[in-house]
Formats: sequence, structure tokens, C-alpha cells
Amino acid sequence: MDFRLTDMTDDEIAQELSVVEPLTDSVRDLIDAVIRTEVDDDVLIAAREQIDAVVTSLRGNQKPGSYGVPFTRKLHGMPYGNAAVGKRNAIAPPLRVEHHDDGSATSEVVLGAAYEGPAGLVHGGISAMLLDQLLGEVVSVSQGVPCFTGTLTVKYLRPTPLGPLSLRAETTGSEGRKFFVHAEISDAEGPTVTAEGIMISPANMPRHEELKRLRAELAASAE
Ligand SMILES: CCCCCCCCCCCCCCCC(=O)SCCNC(=O)CCNC(=O)[C@H](O)C(C)(C)COP(=O)(O)OP(=O)(O)OC[C@H]1O[C@@H](n2cnc3c(N)ncnc32)[C@H](O)[C@@H]1OP(=O)(O)O
Repeated sequence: MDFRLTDMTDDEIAQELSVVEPLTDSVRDLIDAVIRTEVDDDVLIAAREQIDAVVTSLRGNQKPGSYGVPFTRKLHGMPYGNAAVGKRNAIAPPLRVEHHDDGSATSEVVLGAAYEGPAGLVHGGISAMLLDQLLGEVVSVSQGVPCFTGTLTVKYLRPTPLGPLSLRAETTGSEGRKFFVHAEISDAEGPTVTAEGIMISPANMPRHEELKRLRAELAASAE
């Protein structure tokens, strides 16, 4: 993982997010509106012209390549372009993960028309992506080392309806740099999809103690 550092302060990050997150929500709303609109063609054509004008204005100043994952001097990651949780990425479902003292992670999410596979149901690839993200986060945060997905096994128990869903993940064991994790998606009736993951802390990744030392060094150098 690339530990590219940013000098942004907590206040500057909060200020950026206060502007960017509502913009991302508006673009998500736009995606949903385009899927479900039944307005006439002339309204669609006018909408396209307005959207193209917005794109031109945003292209006025762009990063080269992807967003990447900058880290603050407290080694707090900012994966704002991330496909599953990027705060600037309107394609990402509105997923907010909560980490708990017992080492588990949970999320409540509402999936709308943009995440459809079979009619009225969540696309299987979206379910797999959400579970993969949760598995990666639960192990990375609870173990204090960033982990990559080595193997992801997904079992679709029954169709997952669009609408409100609950997600839960926990680490079930470890062997060296390998962590075994379990996660599931549930609707009001119970689990619809389960996943087992083998998440691996790559050999070249800083270990927990090393990360703590790096954080302390960077905090001291920022004073
Ligand atoms: C700062 C503190 C916290 C911060 C908190 C931040 C939050 C941060 C959240 C991140 C959340 C991300 C959530 C999305 C996660 C993705 O989407 S990651 C992207 C998808 N995954 C990838 O691209 C991974 C691609 N593969 C690789 O990079 C490498 O093959 C791996 C998986 C890192 C392994 O590389 P390696 O370390 O060189 O592995 P290696 O030494 O060969 O093997 C080590 C052990 O793992 C086993 N192994 C190797 N590959 C595999 C495999 N594919 N399957 C199963 N076992 C395997 C080996 O057999 C070996 O086992 P033992 O012999 O020790 O029993």
C-alpha cells in the first residue's frame, strides 16, 4: 500500500467533506433519477446538456489518474475514490461501517434502483463487493494491519431484496499473516448472503507496532 502523505489538517478534511459528501449524494440521486425517470425526450435532452456543462466545469481542474489513498500525518486513510465506500464516489453504495469493541463491524444500508440485478433484487456482484469491503475493514481495523482479500467465498442463500439491509462481519481466526473472516447480509427475515474470506496482511506491509511508531514519529514531526 502506498503511504502517500497529505498535510491536510483535520479541519481542512472536515471542510472538504462538508462540501464533497453532499455533492456525491446529489450525483447518487441523479443516477437514481436517470434510471427511474419517465419524462419526455426533450426533458432528457435538456438534462443531458446541463449535465455535460457540469462535467466541463469539474474538468477545469482534475487530478491525473485515480484518487489513490492519501494518508494524513496521523496515518488516517482517505480512500475517497474507493468503489465500495469512497466519499467522492457516487457509484459506491451509501455504506457506512461501524466498528465495535468486540472486534465486529456492522452497517445499515439502503440499496436502491442503481444496485439491481434480477428485478427488484440486489445484483450478486454488489452483494459480494459489500461483503468484501466489510471483511477487509473488520480485519484491518481489529488487527491493526491493512489486509488484502486473498480468497472470497460467497454463498447466496436466497434473493436479497432492494431496500434496507443489515451487514455484519467478524474475524473468526488467524494463522500467521492469514485472517479468516465471516460476514453476512440480512433483510428483515434474516441472512440472505454469507461470505467467508481469507484476508492476508502482505509481507511488505507495515506491522501494527511499526504503524504505531510511524504514527508517533509523524505526529512529533508535525508539531
Ligand atoms: C493502518 C491500520 C489499519 C487501517 C485500517 C484501514 C482500513 C483498510 C480497509 C481495507 C479494506 C479493503 C477491503 C477490500 C479488499 C480488497 O479489495 S483488496 C483487492 C483484492 N485483492 C488483491 O488484489 C490481492 C492480490 N493478491 C496479492 O496481493 C497477494 O497474492 C496476497 C494476497 C497479498 C498474498 O501475498 P503474499 O503476502 O506475498 O503471500 P504469501 O507470502 O505467498 O502467502 C502468505 C500466506 O497466505 C496464503 N495465501 C497466499 N495467497 C492466498 C490467497 N489468494 N488465498 C488464500 N491464501 C493465500 C499462502 O498460502 C500463505 O499461507 P501459509 O503458507 O503462511 O499458511
